[in-house]
Amino acid sequence: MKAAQWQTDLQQIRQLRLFDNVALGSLNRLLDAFRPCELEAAEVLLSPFDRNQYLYIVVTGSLKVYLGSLDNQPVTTLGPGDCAGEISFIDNEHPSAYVVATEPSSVLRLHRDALGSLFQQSPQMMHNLLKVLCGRVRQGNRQLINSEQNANVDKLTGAFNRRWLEHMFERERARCLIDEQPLCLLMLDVDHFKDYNDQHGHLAGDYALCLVAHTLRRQMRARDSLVRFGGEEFVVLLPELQLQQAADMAERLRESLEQVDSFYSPLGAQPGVTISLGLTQMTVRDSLASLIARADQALYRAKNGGRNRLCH
Ligand SMILES: Nc1nc2c(ncn2[C@@H]2O[C@H](COP(=O)(O)OP(=O)(O)OP(=O)(O)O)[C@@H](O)[C@H]2O)c(=O)[nH]1
Repeated sequence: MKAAQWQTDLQQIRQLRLFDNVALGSLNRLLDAFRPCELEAAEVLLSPFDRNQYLYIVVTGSLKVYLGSLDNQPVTTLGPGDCAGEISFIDNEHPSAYVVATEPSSVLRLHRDALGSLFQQSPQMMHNLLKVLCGRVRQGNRQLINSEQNANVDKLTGAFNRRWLEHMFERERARCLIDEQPLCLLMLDVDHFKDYNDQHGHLAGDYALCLVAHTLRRQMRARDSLVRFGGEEFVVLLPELQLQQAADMAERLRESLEQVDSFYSPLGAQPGVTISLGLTQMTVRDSLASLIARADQALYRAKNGGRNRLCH
């Protein structure tokens, strides 16, 4: 990073978030404490391995923020007016992220020694800095929520995954037992899927799995949950349905796929698939494992019985 010559343009400076509503009179004094610097493209401004003493404000150019490793996708891009390093600047710990210039950029930097006197001079700037920090906390929370949601969802089909099933089953089980409501579990498996992959290719197989998830979800109630249990196997949790009602629903799911002769995918028209299904109803003594084992036995009977059918 190189020190730069700085032509103070107060109009431009007043656009920066940190100086928002700072009185013009105190702005000149505040700016004395900031040093302009230039960054080259790809220059690392902050790294979790290097202690940071500065608060940076981006004036021109752009910088990307990476969590964990520079090989990860950037979590955000900083542009003119954005701050970098504010957390480590305040708590004097190592930065929590990498910040890298994506193009030649200029920044204003403030050494942490100036922190106390600056805040005395401008409570407004302190207020602005707190707002920047609140923005970071909210961004962190959003990322946490997104990563939690992604951790529960199968990327290919958008169905929930097994991790989610283990978590959700305990809640549904408790709720249904307390409310004295039934809970059914349906296990289903695409028929002859190995042959389908062999004939049409693995990618076509992937699209067929998306078709299955999409078709099933359209038939299900909001409170039912579709889980990709593994490979070409899905589980559906059906709360508040007696076994016969759940069997009617399962039969509708089976028919809805049977009726799809062909569907359109990015590869062009593809033949549909059929499914076999095994259904069981929870008893008070059931765990997820015992319920799945029983549904799996019913599914096995459906496969042996000729496929494209339901057993319970
Ligand atoms: N395209 C694709 N194929 C998958 C995926 N996961 C599992 N498979 C394939 O699914 C096939 C399952 O084959 P099998 O377990 O032999 O069962 P099947 O051919 O469906 O036969 P039945 O279940 O007896 O009707 C295997 O060839 C797996 O490679 C996936 O995500 N995408």
